[in-house]
Amino acid sequence: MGSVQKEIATLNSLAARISELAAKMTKQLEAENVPAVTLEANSPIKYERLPGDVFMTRQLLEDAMKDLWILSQGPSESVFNYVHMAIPDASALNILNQFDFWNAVPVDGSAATFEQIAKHTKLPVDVVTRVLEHAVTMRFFTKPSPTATSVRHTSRSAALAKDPGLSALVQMVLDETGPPMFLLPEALRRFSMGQPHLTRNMKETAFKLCHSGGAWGDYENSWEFIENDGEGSQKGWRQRNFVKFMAYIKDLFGTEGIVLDAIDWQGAGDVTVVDLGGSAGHDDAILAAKFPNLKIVVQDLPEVASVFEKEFPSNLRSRVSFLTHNMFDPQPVAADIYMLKWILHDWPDAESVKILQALRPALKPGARVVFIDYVGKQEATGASSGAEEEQLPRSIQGFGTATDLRMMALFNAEERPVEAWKSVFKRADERFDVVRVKADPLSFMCVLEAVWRG
Ligand SMILES: C[S@@+](CC[C@H](N)C(=O)[O-])C[C@H]1O[C@@H](n2cnc3c(N)ncnc32)[C@H](O)[C@@H]1O
Repeated sequence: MGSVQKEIATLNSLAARISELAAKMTKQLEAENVPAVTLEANSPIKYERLPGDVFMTRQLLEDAMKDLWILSQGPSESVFNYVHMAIPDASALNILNQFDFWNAVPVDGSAATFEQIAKHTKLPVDVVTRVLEHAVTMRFFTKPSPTATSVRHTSRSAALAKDPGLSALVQMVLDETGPPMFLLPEALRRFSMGQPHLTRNMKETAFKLCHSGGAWGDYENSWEFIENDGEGSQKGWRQRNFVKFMAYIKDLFGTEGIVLDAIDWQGAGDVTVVDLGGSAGHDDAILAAKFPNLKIVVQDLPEVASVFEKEFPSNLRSRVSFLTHNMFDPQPVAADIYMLKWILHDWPDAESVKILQALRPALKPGARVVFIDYVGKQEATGASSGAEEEQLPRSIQGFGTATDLRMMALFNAEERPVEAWKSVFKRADERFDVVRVKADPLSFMCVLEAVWRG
């Protein structure tokens, strides 16, 4: 946990703290044999395995660096510089990513000319030049000299060339959630200003405002958008990208352990599991490989089916199948266990309740719902509350609050504390007995198990 800083921070005190934290992190990485990264193209693309204590040092370092940044510029200019750069930075990255500048440049560290990159990206040379001129200021690519008309990879741009999952994340976060987030102030002005609470109506989301005709199409919610955007064989390209994004997130957040330990899968015996909204089954491949007693049905929207068919490991197909199913429709599979991972946090309470209620036609007494999701700020009582959470580095808190605002823009939903999740189950049906809840304030994840009393 970070120590509460009482003295008034100065340029020098922050620089000293950064120096101290950088030395500590270097030592910790060495002790854990984690290879160092550099800014060069041949650097490892990430720190492999960052143990909890090293992660915490890194986040404290980030907090201190951000404070130093503010003090180095002064309060006013730090604001000006932020707003001046934030959107062009995001836009440049979105262009680099969507037009695949990453693979236009060799990852071996050699250069590609602007002409060559224009050919690869199908963009005019003048556009390529201007985007790259900005990109190099962000350490995406580097120019051999200020007047050069070629670039080489840096470690940052090379990471995107080497890791399609990272590129899928950039696509999702910038291109699918960026435009609605920009319309959040307008949505709040129209639908929530003067009200006691944020509207929970999904027709009044920033997403809906953004997608009510025009360039961004007319869609009810972001799932409908990512399923249907695109013409002909391009239709569903955003959903196929989303599948990659989810698989990447699983690795990034190391959620494999959370799924494997969510319940005693082995002790459950020979059971059928439905993974509701299970994407293309990345969690199920891991579960099925580890637990031969499980038969799993992955359910998701139509555009996910082809990804499952193409990519799901063939050796597990006898026990894992895919069923196209809209989770608002009555559940067709009478399973022993239903897993909902990262599903309900995408919906306001009313829709979350409907999703749980749609399970009822298939539920037999004793059937279990294993719910794995984010938890927002904890209630200010109990062990993992208040004082302890206050001390988390701001950069960790910001991760959660950023997701929360994204949920606001897309769904008029929010990151909810454990108690709110419990009450969603109760509201769905009294016969859901919540028998176990485990929340981890560091990972923002919670596992809740409910048993259907029948
Ligand atoms: C945040 S992802 C979670 C994926 C997976 N459970 C995981 O944890 O990685 C939400 C999933 O819900 C699916 N989804 C959204 N609306 C749905 C609906 N109406 N019916 C079925 N699946 C839906 C999406 O396609 C997406 O795969």
